[in-house]
Amino acid sequence: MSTLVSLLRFSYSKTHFLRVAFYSSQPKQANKKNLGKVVHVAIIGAPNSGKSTLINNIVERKICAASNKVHTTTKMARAMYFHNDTQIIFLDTPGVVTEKEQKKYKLPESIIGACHKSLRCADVVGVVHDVSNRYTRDSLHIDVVSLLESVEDIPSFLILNKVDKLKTKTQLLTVIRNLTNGLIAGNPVPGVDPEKKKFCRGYSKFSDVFLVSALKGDGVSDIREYLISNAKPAAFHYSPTEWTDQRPEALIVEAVRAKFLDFLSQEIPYNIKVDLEYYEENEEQNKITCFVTAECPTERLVKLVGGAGGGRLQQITSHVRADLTELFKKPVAIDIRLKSKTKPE
Ligand SMILES: Nc1nc2c(ncn2[C@@H]2O[C@H](COP(=O)(O)OP(=O)(O)OP(=O)(O)O)[C@@H](O)[C@H]2O)c(=O)[nH]1
Repeated sequence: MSTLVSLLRFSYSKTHFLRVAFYSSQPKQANKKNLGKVVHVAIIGAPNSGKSTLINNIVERKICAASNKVHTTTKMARAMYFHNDTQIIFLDTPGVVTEKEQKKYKLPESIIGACHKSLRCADVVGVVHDVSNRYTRDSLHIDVVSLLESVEDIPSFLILNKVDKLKTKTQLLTVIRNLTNGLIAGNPVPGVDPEKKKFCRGYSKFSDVFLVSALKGDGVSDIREYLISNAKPAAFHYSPTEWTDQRPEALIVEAVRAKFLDFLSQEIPYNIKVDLEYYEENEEQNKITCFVTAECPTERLVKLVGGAGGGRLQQITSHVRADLTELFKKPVAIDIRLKSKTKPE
């Protein structure tokens, strides 16, 4: 795989612009004297393409909630990675959706605008594209292309993800040709396909293409090295001990939501409201204790979500506990209780 990756990469010749980062809120412990190299990377792409999984793999910590269902990420979150004097600040974003889709599927409003917000903060944009889906692998989502066109001065690179799911790698050259409008591996192909309203062919200004499996980690170190080499001298925006801008309370809620999405079918998990009722970090004992409630629309769903004898809830809780222990690097005692929005039927 690594040979294929290096063969298919081509060198980046344009100048990287260092943009002044715009933040809606100030970083907690910005250390203006601490000079190093910094790069802000917005990661965008279609829902479920593997954006959060990729960031987690690069930063070596499960900061961004990921699941097997679409729209696990509903707002922008930062994940930081330090290497010697370099700070990479990832901006994880929800999968691109149109306003119509947001309303139709009753998605949080934060989904709309999160990508634009991330692009305002970015020095470079990484587009994650799922090559395992044969219906969409040859075209970029038209909203992704619109976003890229709205910030043409920011360099962008293409990440072809889930290559582990392909039986043969031969079709990858065609995919690359199509997604880069023939810039790489072939003759130019027409830009927009007017017949397909949602998808267009590709984008011709990608500076690099990476082939990765975010899940298995194949090719991921190439992206890390590429970003480190593109960081520019600047004061650190976060101290080396900070690995996200998210509060622990929010990380816990997102981790629980993600596991409900993984374990439950169809629409059920999207209708569960997760709330953190209690949170305590005991520094002496180096331990976190928390209590979460998950409100289901009906009593019938409480039973269904809990599973026979509460077995499924126990399974979900133990997976959440393992993820949070890995995330915070300390033991996490968590209790999840189900409750119903309506009275028992
Ligand atoms: N086989 C395989 N699965 C992957 C890979 N990367 C991600 N996945 C899976 O794809 C699913 C979606 O991954 P996420 O990281 O949540 O995707 P996302 O783009 O952040 O999703 P949204 O929240 O909808 O924007 C999860 O089940 C991942 O395990 C990969 O390289 N190979």
